[in-house]
Amino acid sequence: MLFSEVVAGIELDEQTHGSCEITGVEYDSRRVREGSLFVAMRGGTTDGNKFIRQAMDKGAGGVITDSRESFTNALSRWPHLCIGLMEHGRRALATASANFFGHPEQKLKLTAVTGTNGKTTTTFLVEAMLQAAARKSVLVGTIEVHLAGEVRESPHTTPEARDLLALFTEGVQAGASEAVMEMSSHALDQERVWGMPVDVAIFTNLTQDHLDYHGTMEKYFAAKQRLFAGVGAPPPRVAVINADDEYGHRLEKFALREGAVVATYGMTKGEWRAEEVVLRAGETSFLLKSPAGEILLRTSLTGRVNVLNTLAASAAAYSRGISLEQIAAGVAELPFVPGRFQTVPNDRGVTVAVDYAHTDDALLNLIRLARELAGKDHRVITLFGCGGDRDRTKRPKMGRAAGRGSDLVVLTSDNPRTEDPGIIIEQALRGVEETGTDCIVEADREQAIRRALATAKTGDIVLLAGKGHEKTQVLADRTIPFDDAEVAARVLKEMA
Ligand SMILES: CC(=O)N[C@H]1[C@@H](OP(=O)(O)OP(=O)(O)OC[C@H]2O[C@@H](n3ccc(=O)[nH]c3=O)[C@H](O)[C@@H]2O)O[C@H](CO)[C@@H](O)[C@@H]1O[C@H](C)C(=O)N[C@@H](C)C(=O)N[C@H](CCC(=O)O)C(=O)O
Ligand SMILES: Nc1ncnc2c1ncn2[C@@H]1O[C@H](COP(=O)(O)OP(=O)(O)OP(=O)(O)O)[C@@H](O)[C@H]1O
Ligand SMILES: N[C@H](CCC[C@H](N)C(=O)O)C(=O)O
Ligand SMILES: [Mg+2]
Repeated sequence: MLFSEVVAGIELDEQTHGSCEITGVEYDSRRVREGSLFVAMRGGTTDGNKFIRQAMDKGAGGVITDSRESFTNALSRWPHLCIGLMEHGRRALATASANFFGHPEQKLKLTAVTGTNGKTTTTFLVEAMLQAAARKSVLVGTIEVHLAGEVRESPHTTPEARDLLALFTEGVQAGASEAVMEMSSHALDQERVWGMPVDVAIFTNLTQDHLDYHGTMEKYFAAKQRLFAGVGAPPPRVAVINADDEYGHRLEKFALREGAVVATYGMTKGEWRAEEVVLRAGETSFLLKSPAGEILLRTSLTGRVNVLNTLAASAAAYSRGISLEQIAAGVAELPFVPGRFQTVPNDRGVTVAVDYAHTDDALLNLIRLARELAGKDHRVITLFGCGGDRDRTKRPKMGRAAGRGSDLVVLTSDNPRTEDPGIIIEQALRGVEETGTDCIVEADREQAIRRALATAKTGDIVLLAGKGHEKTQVLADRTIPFDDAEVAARVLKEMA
């Protein structure tokens, strides 16, 4: 494909001739091959423009840069280079990738989920409903990527446009007609999803997270709201919005102004509601009441938050033309979502649940559920830690949330990343101490799991929170294999 064809539709500020042959699109110089178009972008950690030379050494067939200085320098060094200047690198990356891959985003009906918590779970539910209606789909999110059934690892919740469009291309080739994906606030803010036409957009909720990146809740909300305006694409046709959430009300008005058909859901408010809710570990049922009629839903997902996720997914699937019967069948067929209230079998009569709760709201909901399941006679033991190089202000709040409903807190490390684990623990401990709940501090996560399990008696619930499906622990100098469910299973076996 010619450079001029790959950059068609990009509003370049400057451009040279376009007759170079392009064989691929890359935003990371390390992935450049002979003939690749290298999109050099400034970032928060480094600057892709520093790697133009490396890309050229690897045989780049063309360059797009977001820096005028790099544009001028590159041309003086390589006068015959096909190069364009575009201030917004990610927009250029998205359009160039879409051109290169032949616009797979136009061949899939896209359902996109945003919100602080519940995105991954909701995408799994929508996918299950689509499957029950015999529709092939692509799923993209935190845990993994599904390409019409094939499972791949996921490097990011929402990949860069180039990688997303490559996945869409494979999905279309595998016969997919739909895509279901999470749109993280980072991705919306950075416009990783520029030009992707969303058919159905879902908002789950907004509570504190990622203030290290967004700065304020208002800016965090503004990032989420962008999904409902369309990011370089028309606004979504349908907006599915949580009516129980205070930000949901604002979004509802916003989406209506943008011309969307709005479907609301909630435990207490909304058009899609749940009645006769029965909550057990590994089994939830409720009567779905909706403008489309009512039906009994049974799921092996646990807890009230998953009733909400199921309502959101049902409203979205229905607006994709899936019947209530197919919705019920899909929900019934989803066995579990990895690391979301995933129980670890044992013969001690203890409910051990691995859960990805890594915000104060998720912890509050999780512990409230555990409290209900444990009853008056049994204890709730909550193990948690806070991630390093992430929102520091959520740490005492998570501590408070963990202390509030638990009988015992085991405070440990999550992914410390480049931070001192002891300091992270200190910050969270302040919150736990305010609640007066007993707290064991043990920075080594495996030892902490051991201690939490050792104190549990028949009927107790042990919550291993924060890392969910994750298979590694990110430390300052290395990343080690670590899987809460696997560690817990091993420790329980040793104790048997
Ligand atoms: C804060 C954030 O979103 N960071 C992401 C962002 O980084 P950035 O824009 O600052 O870029 P940078 O690392 O400074 O690099 C600048 C440019 O140089 C390029 N480069 C870099 C090195 C090199 O040798 N050659 C080269 O060309 C990079 O590819 C990039 O294009 O773009 C990079 C390239 O895609 C990502 O690797 C990086 O993810 C970092 C590792 C990260 O931790 N991201 C997290 C916070 C994230 O995005 N999370 C959300 C989910 C959150 C949730 O669900 O709760 C997600 O969507 O995954
Ligand atoms: N609807 C919900 N409301 C509040 N908390 C929820 C909801 N759904 C799930 N949770 C909690 O949040 C955790 C993460 O859920 P999930 O992975 O589905 O969310 P996510 O939005 O994809 O998270 P991330 O942004 O980290 O990818 C769960 O383990 C659970 O504790
Ligand atoms: N997607 C979230 C996940 C956090 C999970 C937790 N284990 C942590 O490392 O803080 C993030 O990157 O902030
Ligand atoms: Mg997710």
